[in-house]
Amino acid sequence: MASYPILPEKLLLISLKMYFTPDRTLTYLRDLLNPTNEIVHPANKDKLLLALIPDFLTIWPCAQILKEYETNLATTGTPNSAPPFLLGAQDCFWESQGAYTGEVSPASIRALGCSIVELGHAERRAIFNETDDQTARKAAATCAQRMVPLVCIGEVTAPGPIASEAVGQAVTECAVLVRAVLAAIPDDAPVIFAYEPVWAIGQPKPAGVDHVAAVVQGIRAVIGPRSGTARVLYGGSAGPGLWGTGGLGRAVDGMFLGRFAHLIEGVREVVREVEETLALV
Ligand SMILES: O=C(CO)COP(=O)(O)O
Repeated sequence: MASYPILPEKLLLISLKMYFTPDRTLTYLRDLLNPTNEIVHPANKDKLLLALIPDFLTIWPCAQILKEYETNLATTGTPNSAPPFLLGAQDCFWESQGAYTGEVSPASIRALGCSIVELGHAERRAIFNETDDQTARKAAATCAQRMVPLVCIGEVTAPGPIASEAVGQAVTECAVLVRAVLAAIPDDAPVIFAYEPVWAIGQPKPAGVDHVAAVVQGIRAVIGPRSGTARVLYGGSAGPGLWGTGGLGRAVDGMFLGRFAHLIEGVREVVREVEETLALV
């Protein structure tokens, strides 16, 4: 039986949602991997993982590009085989095969080269009425294929004037899906929770650092001890300037990037900010 991917201490994940054409996605991936653009640093692979989550249709050509990149790393003598870059899918079905028109099998996603499956994003919940139970079943199906579920959690209502109440409310809302997912997956399966306050997605600015730090602390307490790795990321208008001094670096295990990663300059800035804090550890 294949083993689960190993998650390093920091993760930067990028979802392209449905923003890019296929051509733009492939150019973007090539640019991320191109050494002259100085974004992916194989030397940091044990500490920082980047992953791209394109739309379903471009997973296969992205996997081909990634294979080429890994072969080049191997032939140029870069030590160790595991790449500092993984591919993910934006959703999956909870069954792996059968009469499920229009759905995408987690087994196929795995076969095409993905290691991560994003689940329960706020947009899927709001537009397609996805439920906690469905997300938990999809997480179990993802783990059965030895991939990592990337489960999106986050409160719907923006914080009111009393900070502690807002934090308590947010943790209570997030805890329902956290518990459902943890009950559905094996204890030793790695899992990523992306804390994405729904009110902070698609906005000009992310949620405040203090709010995120306090909610993430509460989410970690809900997760509690388990044998598999659990990482908690922040997403929701995340971008350059959020990680470093006084920022989120102290509170979360990484970020889940959307629009502010559409230009590779933005990704480069975020990677540099994370690498600077890694150097301090
Ligand atoms: O939903 C997100 C990532 O899944 C965040 O998207 P934006 O950063 O574009 O708000």
